[in-house]
Amino acid sequence: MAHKVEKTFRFVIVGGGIAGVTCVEQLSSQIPSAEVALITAGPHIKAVTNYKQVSKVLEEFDVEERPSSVLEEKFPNLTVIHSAVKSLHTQSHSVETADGRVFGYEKLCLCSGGRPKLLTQENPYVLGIRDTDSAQEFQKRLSKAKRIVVVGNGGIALELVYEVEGCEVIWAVKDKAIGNTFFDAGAAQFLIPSLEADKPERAAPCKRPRYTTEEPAAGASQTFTADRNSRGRNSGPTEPGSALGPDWHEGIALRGAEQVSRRVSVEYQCEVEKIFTSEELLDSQQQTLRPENVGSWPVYIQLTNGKTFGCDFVVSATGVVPNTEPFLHGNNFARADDGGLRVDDHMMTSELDVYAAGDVCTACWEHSPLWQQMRLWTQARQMGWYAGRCMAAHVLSEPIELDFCFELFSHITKFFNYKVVLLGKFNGQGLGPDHELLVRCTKGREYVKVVLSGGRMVGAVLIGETDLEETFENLILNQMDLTPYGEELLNPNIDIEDYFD
Ligand SMILES: Cc1cc2nc3c(=O)[nH]c(=O)nc-3n(C[C@H](O)[C@H](O)[C@H](O)COP(=O)(O)OP(=O)(O)OC[C@H]3O[C@@H](n4cnc5c(N)ncnc54)[C@H](O)[C@@H]3O)c2cc1C
Ligand SMILES: NC(=O)C1=CN([C@@H]2O[C@H](COP(=O)(O)OP(=O)(O)OC[C@H]3O[C@@H](n4cnc5c(N)ncnc54)[C@H](OP(=O)(O)O)[C@@H]3O)[C@@H](O)[C@H]2O)C=CC1
Repeated sequence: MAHKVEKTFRFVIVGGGIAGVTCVEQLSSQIPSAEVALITAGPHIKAVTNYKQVSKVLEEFDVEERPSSVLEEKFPNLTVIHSAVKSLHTQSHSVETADGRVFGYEKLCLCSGGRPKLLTQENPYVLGIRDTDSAQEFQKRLSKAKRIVVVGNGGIALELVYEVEGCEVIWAVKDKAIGNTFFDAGAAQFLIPSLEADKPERAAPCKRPRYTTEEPAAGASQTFTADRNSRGRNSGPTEPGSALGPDWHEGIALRGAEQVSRRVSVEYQCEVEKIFTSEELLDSQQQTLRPENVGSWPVYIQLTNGKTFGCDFVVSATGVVPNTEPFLHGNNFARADDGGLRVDDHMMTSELDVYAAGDVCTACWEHSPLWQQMRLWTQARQMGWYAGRCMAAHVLSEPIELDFCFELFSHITKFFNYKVVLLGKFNGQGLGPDHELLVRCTKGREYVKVVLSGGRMVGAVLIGETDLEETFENLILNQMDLTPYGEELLNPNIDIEDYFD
């Protein structure tokens, strides 16, 4: 390594997203005397606000982007370094940043998040959405667009197709139903009419009005223009910021160039065959297009169902890959099949004194039968918090056990303006044919699905204001035999809370 170690910290955390910041907070409160460094590529850090423990495992919170000075003021022993980590040297316990500085560590936690797994790299007509910059780019391009194609069937696609207005949306999904990462076909059927109906007026005002392309007010201390410049100087222009999260679209107008409100057509069971520019299309003389269509759009997408659509651009909402390249080269990290850094039940990677948390890692301990990893905000917070506790316990030589939050999967979110709660094996994940489903559905109001295995509740999907989450969480956690109750379990005329008191 060319440079000299500038300073050695007891704890170094890489990444100012929710996992990294929560880890820093945990370490700094547990061992206030320890010197901690947070090294992050993005200009802002993410902070959890309005945290609410809804029940034993369900939690809700808002997320805000903040200047890092807020964190440094709170924790005097914390130093925030705004530069990307360029290389890691596990042998010498040091990291080198893009601006050429070298820092030593006693214990390191990698929280570098993920980046969009795009359909194709380097195609200017294929966009991914991950951080503030990519959301702004999307908004800018959308404002001039008449038609876009959204590919993917997970969280981002579900949000976009509902939110985008003033632009025709073609939604290409691999599956027979929408929202495969969160729902089964029954829930999809419940949700589909919302795509055709007008959107209800938003009740709540925007909580995080930051995603704007307007020039900042004079004298504003944190602005995107200034941030972008400083990021270019310190970290290189391609370094990712933290992932967006709950309600990211509430602060930006997702409006296209047309007068129409929402217009979405779903193309089921298809993938992308090819993406062409207009010129490439004319050259290849594609037979599948009507001749008058050729040349009228900047880009064309051919699907495996034989259809080709012209559009202004394609959104690749096709998942994330853990952010490990290229700065982890030259080390021997064990990786999981999804590319994540394998971590054990103490959030430790295969490299000595290196921990990982959030989207960058893959939980490789033996999971509780009711938990699975999903790359979500809540899990980033829980993992960051637990990694901090493990790092502190290890330096203090204290024992520590896997936290209770990893006992039961839980997620609260909103899709198509409905509250959505997912618990346990909500889609019967890994249960094989040996499970039973109970469903209650009232069109336009609620969809309740319970997954039973051996007569015990192992998962649930609750859409709408069902008020069942706490009771179901208890029933899942206590694994009571529900066979005697049969379908009565979902009888709307029974107050289930009283039933199990
Ligand atoms: C559009 C969108 C909507 C979402 N909506 C929801 C939702 O409603 N609910 C939900 O639960 N989840 C949601 N998610 C997922 C959620 O945002 C992520 O799971 C979570 O933010 C991951 O947190 P993290 O801290 O692991 O990573 P990130 O937030 O990605 O943070 C990674 C950090 O590492 C930094 N970094 C990267 N490389 C380096 C490097 N080499 N050196 C230094 N720093 C580096 C980055 O600048 C960033 O600060 C959404 C994601 C997206 C993209
Ligand atoms: N409200 C919430 O909770 C939200 C959460 N998020 C999170 O943010 C992250 C990014 O979201 P997103 O990008 O939607 O990722 P998701 O993992 O949620 O969904 C990706 C989708 O793309 C599909 N897919 C993958 N590769 C292809 C391909 N080549 N062609 C067509 N389809 C493909 C996947 O299918 P398959 O599963 O079959 O591979 C899946 O349906 C995720 O971790 C997500 O959980 C995002 C927005 C909202």
